[in-house]
Amino acid sequence: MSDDNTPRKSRITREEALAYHLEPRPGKYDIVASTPMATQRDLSLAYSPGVAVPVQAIAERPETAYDYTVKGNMVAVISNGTSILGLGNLGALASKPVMEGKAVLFKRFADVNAIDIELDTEDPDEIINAVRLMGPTFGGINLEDIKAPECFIIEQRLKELMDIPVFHDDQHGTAVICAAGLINALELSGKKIEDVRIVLNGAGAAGIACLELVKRMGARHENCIMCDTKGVIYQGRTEGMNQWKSAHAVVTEARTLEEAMRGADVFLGVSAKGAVTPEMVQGMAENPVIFAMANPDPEITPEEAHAVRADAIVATGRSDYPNQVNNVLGFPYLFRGALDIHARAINDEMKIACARALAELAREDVPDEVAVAYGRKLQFGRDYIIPTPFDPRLIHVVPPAVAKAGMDTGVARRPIIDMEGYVQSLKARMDPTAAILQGIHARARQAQARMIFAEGDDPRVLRAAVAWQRGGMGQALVVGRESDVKDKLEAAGLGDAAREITVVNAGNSRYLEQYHETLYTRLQRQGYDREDAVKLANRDRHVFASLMLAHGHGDGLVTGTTRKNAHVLAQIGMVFDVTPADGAVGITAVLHNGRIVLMGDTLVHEWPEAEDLADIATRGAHVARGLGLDPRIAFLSFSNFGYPISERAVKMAHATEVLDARKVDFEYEGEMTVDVALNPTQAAKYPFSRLTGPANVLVVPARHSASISVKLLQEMAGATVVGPILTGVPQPIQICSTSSTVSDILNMAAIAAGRLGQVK
Ligand SMILES: NC(=O)C1=CN([C@@H]2O[C@H](COP(=O)(O)OP(=O)(O)OC[C@H]3O[C@@H](n4cnc5c(N)ncnc54)[C@H](OP(=O)(O)O)[C@@H]3O)[C@@H](O)[C@H]2O)C=CC1
Ligand SMILES: CC(=O)C(=O)O
Ligand SMILES: [Mg+2]
Repeated sequence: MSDDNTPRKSRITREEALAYHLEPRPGKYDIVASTPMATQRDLSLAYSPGVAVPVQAIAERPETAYDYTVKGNMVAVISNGTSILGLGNLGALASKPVMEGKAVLFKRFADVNAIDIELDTEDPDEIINAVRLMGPTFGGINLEDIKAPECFIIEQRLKELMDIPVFHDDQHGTAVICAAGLINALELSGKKIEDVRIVLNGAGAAGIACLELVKRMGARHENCIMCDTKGVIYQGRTEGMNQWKSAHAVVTEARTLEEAMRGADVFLGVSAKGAVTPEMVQGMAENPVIFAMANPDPEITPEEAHAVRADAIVATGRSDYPNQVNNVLGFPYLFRGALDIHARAINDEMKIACARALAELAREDVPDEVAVAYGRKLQFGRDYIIPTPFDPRLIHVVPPAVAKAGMDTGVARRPIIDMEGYVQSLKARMDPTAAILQGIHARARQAQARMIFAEGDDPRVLRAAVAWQRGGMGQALVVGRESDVKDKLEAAGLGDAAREITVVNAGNSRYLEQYHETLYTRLQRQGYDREDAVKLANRDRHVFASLMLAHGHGDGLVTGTTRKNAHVLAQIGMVFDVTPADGAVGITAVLHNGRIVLMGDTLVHEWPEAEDLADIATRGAHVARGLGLDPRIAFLSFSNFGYPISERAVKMAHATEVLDARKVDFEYEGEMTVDVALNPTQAAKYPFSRLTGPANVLVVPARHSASISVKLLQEMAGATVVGPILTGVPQPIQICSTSSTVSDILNMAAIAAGRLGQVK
């Protein structure tokens, strides 16, 4: 967290942006089957002849398409690329990354399936016809980045023609978030919407819709002035006009934006970068509200606005300033609520309900996890008038408000009867794994650790180190030779990063003699003479990096991508106590299909006995708590509670007795099979079990079974694997594997920085 309470800006480079889109596969999403498709029987059900049955059912009763197909959870994101963000008309194909991104946001934030469709035409009639014809496929249509005034014609006509929601997000999504922010900004400035003078700059898709919604919420027509590239839209103006602009023309003497802004209470900008000057802001009324929402750069930056008006309440479209007005706060939840009532439309009442729900949420106490994710304390006030996009409450607060408004206004085909049940189902709907990874990174960002990347000879490590430094996570200290690091960065297209990261080695370290002394002192009674210690410190990067950490010349250490775990652990052991006897344990997090399980010991104990297994469970519980989970430990075997009897299973049962004697404060049970541990139906056969739900920490009998299980899940199921997290040691050290990707290395660095594995 920064002391001045402003979020730290992270710089994203062109290379990073391109690599993000290129890897691991081109683009940003895949489509996965949700039904089994393995056997001849599956094939007969999914396709011919079985599929004929739902076909006939839908032909007889069209509304059953919501039951037998993906229609009810499927949205089309449609653009022709004529107004891409604030970049202008770059065509249909160039808009595809934005539309794919939007599809992924639908999924990430509201579990709505969405696909992008780019239409290569600027003719409104062609777009209308194409979209109308694809109506049967979708539960809703999200239009995006289509320029005004064509967007108004297209949306209006499609609304008339189609029986599903048609929603142009740049218009209404923006308007809804802007309205939510305005409700709260006016509350804070002590003004009423009926009284305020509003100036809106940008009479396009977003601008017209914002002003319309603000007027529907009580702003008076004669108090609102709209401007475009030609200045004020006054009654009688003829140049650059259209019917949508005319509807907002007013009688006024003002002709320029500057004149319009004199004495205004509110400025809303959806125009272009730099359209507002400090002088314009200076002349506004007391406690001015300034929403500079142009993307990617605002009309005026918060710094510039605050420099001339300390009393201003400022919002922008950007995530790196407080008060982000971005439609990502709206469209996922508006569509979630609309889809869940099989809505025919998204109407004004649903939009206003969404705006009010968002405004109210911002006034509530903010959960700690949200504050951590955002990197600063959030409390309703001038710097926090709108919830942040990563607020986990949005999914269960906003869609019910939208659905209820839809039901009250008669657009629901299937009203929700049990609202409380609906709220619970929304809570369960979201994949907790994304939030967990995000939490790890947020804590790391807050720590601003100097991270030692020991293997500067590996291009993956170098890319991770650059991402660490440029991503605002802290300082990257790379152990390697300067010329080699430079060459490898050049080869990775990151040549200019050589100046940004810090390269450290035995040749340029000021502390080498201290390191030699430390190592010699530690190893002299293990048969090492001074010369051996000097060579080891100078030549072995794992040992050198460990010495840096031991001397406080870095805050955390990541290594293990170039050599096998056992070797790396042994080298680190030259400097630190990391043996089983020292309490070290490896815990691996496996994330898949919305579930997370921790598995141990995946690193340190080769063949643990009952006491060791109890230690592993305790370390697993510690990591689980660090990730925000309530630990439930299962000691695994091939038998359940004593049957069949075997020596290997007995030690697992004994581990529970060791924990009984230790009186630990977490749930544990065993021995049991993995299905009993994870599947409630199987678990129900053992009603005496002390676990109150599926296990989330699995203690396995030995390291080989741990390794086999984790790698099987990774290879066969495509699970995300984080770890092994080295825990039980007093230092923030994490060991990657030789197959680690750049993201894996970054995850491990974030775990080290967040000190997730460390004993207190
Ligand atoms: N924060 C958010 O969530 C969102 C932000 N936006 C941003 O809003 C902006 C507009 O988007 P959108 O409405 O879709 O685009 P449109 O192309 O539909 O409209 C743009 C409008 O802005 C006007 N304009 C452009 N430059 C200036 C200027 N320097 N001074 C005054 N008016 C200007 C144009 O005037 P004229 O009519 O004279 O050509 C036009 O009326 C973009 O920057 C976009 O990124 C959009 C949606 C959501
Ligand atoms: C956020 C968005 O939709 C835009 O800037 O166009
Ligand atoms: Mg847009």
